Amino acid sequence: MIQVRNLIKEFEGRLVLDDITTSFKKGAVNMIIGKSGSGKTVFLKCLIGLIQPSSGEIRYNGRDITEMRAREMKRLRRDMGMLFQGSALFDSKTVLENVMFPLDMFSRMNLRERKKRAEFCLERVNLSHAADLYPSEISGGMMKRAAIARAIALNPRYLFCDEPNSGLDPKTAQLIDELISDITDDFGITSIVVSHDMNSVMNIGDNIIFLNEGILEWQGSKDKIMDANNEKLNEFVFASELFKKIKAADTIITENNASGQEAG
Ligand SMILES: Nc1ncnc2c1ncn2[C@@H]1O[C@H](COP(=O)(O)OP(=O)(O)OP(=O)(O)O)[C@@H](O)[C@H]1O
Repeated sequence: MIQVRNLIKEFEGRLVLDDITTSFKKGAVNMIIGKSGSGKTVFLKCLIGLIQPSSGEIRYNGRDITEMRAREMKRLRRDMGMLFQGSALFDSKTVLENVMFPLDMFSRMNLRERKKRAEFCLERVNLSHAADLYPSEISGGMMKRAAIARAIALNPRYLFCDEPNSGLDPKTAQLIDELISDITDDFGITSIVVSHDMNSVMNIGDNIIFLNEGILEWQGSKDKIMDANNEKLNEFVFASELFKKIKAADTIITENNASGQEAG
């Protein structure tokens, strides 16, 4: 369980996260959404301990990471799978070697066990056939899948993803979204995904946290997002062309229903 209380982050006196209090849903896809510059990545980096907050608490099962000693933080990091923008695979390693890397670094498994675990993770993301290829020999979508396999290699409790489908075509983006959602369910992981893509939100978002200029403006499920009574959230949602069309279609249906009822 991750709980955040009164989180504030300032850079040289500039407030970037403004008193955020929230919690993330266990075993679900939690999405942090908002416009560019709203503080999503800074929030994510605070959650994984890469940025020290100015004040506030970030508790993992009751333990505040801002108070953890190096050894406890190291242990927690082993429970965190991370998927950053651009996949960040090692060019000089094959896909299999990339997935084995965290196991080589942090597990006590022998070589045969590490290879077996990496092969299992590659199979889970449907990439067994590319095990011996190098990143330069595979597509962007395959690189993301390899990065997901690597992120789950150590069997993490938490999966953090920053814009996991940026730079992908819509169909591949959807596949990556679905993979994150399936892995979250299959392995009981708590996923935290930063995104500004409304399609992703409606595809896989179980719990949605909307940031605007560093303020947590709204939190709820995707079923509530279209009808949310929050001006900033509405502006964000309906800035997307697709959602403008959905709203227009909804209005027509509602008006038709209303005039039908009046006529009847
Ligand atoms: N290390 C830093 N020093 C100073 N300011 C920073 C630093 N990191 C981020 N910021 C500022 O914090 C604000 C929020 O940045 P952040 O990257 O979290 O936004 P974002 O919502 O993730 O945007 P995007 O969707 O474009 O990635 C921005 O104004 C950014 O310039």
